[in-house]
Amino acid sequence: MAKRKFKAESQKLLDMVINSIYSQREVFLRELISNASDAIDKIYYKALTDDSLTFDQSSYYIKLIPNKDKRTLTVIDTGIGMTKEELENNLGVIAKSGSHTFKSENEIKDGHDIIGQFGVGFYAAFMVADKVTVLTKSIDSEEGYKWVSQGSDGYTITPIEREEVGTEIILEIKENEDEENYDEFLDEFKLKQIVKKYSDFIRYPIKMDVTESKLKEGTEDEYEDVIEEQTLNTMVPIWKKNKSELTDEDYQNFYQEKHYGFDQPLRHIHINVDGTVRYNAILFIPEQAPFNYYSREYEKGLELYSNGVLIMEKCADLLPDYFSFVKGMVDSEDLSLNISREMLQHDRQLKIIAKNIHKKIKQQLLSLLRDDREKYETFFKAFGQQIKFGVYSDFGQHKEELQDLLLFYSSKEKKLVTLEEYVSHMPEDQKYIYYASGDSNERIEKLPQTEIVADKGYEILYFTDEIDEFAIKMLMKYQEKEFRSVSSGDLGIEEDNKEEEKEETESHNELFKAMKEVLGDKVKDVRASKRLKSHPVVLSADGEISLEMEKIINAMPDDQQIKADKVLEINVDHSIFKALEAAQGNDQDKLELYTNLLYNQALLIEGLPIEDPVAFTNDMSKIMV
Ligand SMILES: Nc1ncnc2c1ncn2[C@@H]1O[C@H](COP(=O)(O)OP(=O)(O)OP(=O)(O)O)[C@@H](O)[C@H]1O
Repeated sequence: MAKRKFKAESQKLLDMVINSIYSQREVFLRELISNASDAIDKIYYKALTDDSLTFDQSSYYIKLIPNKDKRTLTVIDTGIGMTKEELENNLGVIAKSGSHTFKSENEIKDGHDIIGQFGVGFYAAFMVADKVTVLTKSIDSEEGYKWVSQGSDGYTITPIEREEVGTEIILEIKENEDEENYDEFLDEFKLKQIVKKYSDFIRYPIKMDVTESKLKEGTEDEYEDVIEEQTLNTMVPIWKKNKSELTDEDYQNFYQEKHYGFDQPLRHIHINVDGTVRYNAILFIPEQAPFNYYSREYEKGLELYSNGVLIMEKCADLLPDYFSFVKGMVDSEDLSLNISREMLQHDRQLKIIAKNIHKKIKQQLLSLLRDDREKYETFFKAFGQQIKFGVYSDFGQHKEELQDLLLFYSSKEKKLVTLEEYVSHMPEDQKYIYYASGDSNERIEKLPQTEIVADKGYEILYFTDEIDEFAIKMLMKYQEKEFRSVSSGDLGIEEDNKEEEKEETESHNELFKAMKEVLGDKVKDVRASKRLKSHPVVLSADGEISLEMEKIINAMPDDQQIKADKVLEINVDHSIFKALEAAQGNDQDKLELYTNLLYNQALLIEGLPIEDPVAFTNDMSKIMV
């Protein structure tokens, strides 16, 4: 049986192309400019095999002419033009791409990649125009032609007199509608913006006559409108330039031009990869966190270009959350775009690029840490929390990748240290990596819990960010050394005194039992402390939830309330202890008073709220009189 061809309802098809492919109207200009650039590239290719032709890059350009009076926008190119047959095949058949055919027939040379592939971009013009006229003359034709269409009712082609080779596309811009402003496509400023956004790196100049108000010659305050032809695009993308030709200033200028931030980036990373997936990237590590960085409004992502044409402003898939501060762009010729160029067909290439980029960012951060500590600390001040979130999130999946990027304040060094530095300072008999949590370094320094560890000469890491303890709990160990809070039950110190302590605890058991009865379920236990020297009392916590974690979780806006298993530790060598012993059995009121006071004092030291401040001040007054 003879196979029959599918028929398409061309009117509906065109309607679909015009109304369903692109989410933003302004991309019509990107499509027309890309076609113009392809048309010039085709002359370049033709010149490679045709001796009668020379390709002098400087004589090729694209020009935009907005005309508010006539409501037209004209896009001119000095490219290869179209024959009558090409007009019929390429602009008369939807989804027929002359450029795609050209690409498969010619060996594409680096730097002159043809952009068009789907055969639909041109029709995007009908998103903003009621009528489109194409005037063209092919390099291979003596005659010029005019193609006219109002969209759905088809098109006409008529011969015209035309001298120059190339194409001129005249869009009759639609009238404004209630919610649609088409005037902006006749506005010089808006057109400039669209070109900058999508077509900045088209390699031929995109020109436009721009009206600018300038000081009148010979006057001091008289201005006049001057029309000047300007080139709107940068043309040669910095990422295609040779790294050795670029200075730090070039990268900084690029950072500023692209509005990646108002700060000076701390580092740039310039990547050219010619592997399974070819891509170029310029990434920046900013100096300051944007004002909304630690909020939901912040959107991570890198600009994604395909052959120098912007595809996505913020491609989130290129950056993991823990490196969400990185700014910059990626350009690849190997992306499989979908028809709208707003998405990718599949993300295999993107995954390879992303993986590669993660590695490079980490390398750069480590090298910054090694070579320029001051800058790294600036970076860590701005984005350290994000790295710590990275250690904690996804069930600690990335902790190993990130652990060497962490910095914490050290009690001994009095500055920020890495975990590697900490471990390298550890004396042989030190079992654990010690840390203490609190609101500030100054407050932690004064915590009674730190006394015994500090006295032993061990270094303590100060945790002042809310995320710190959570991240460390996820990390568990660094170089086989476990983390241990100075408030934890077993500090791995005082092995020698264990027997003595046990006896001591037993002999005071009765007193502690009585104190526990006074406090009820406010504490899990009352014990003799192993960590106190000069202070009479301290609170610690048994189990996984520390006092700091209780504070943080309970301060969160949701109603989740948790309780650490608090232990009231008493310094049995302190004279207060004698007073407690004296009260026990003789004066129950006094024992209650002292116990409550000591408990509340311990809460205060920890920065935890006192449950009943009035009762506390009454107790204080009682001992004064
Ligand atoms: N300015 C131009 N000069 C020469 N030929 C052009 C021009 N504009 C369009 N064409 C021809 O018309 C064809 C169809 O253009 P269209 O923009 O619809 O699709 P495309 O550029 O091939 O693919 P895509 O949809 O991926 O942009 C092109 O492939 C090209 O052959």
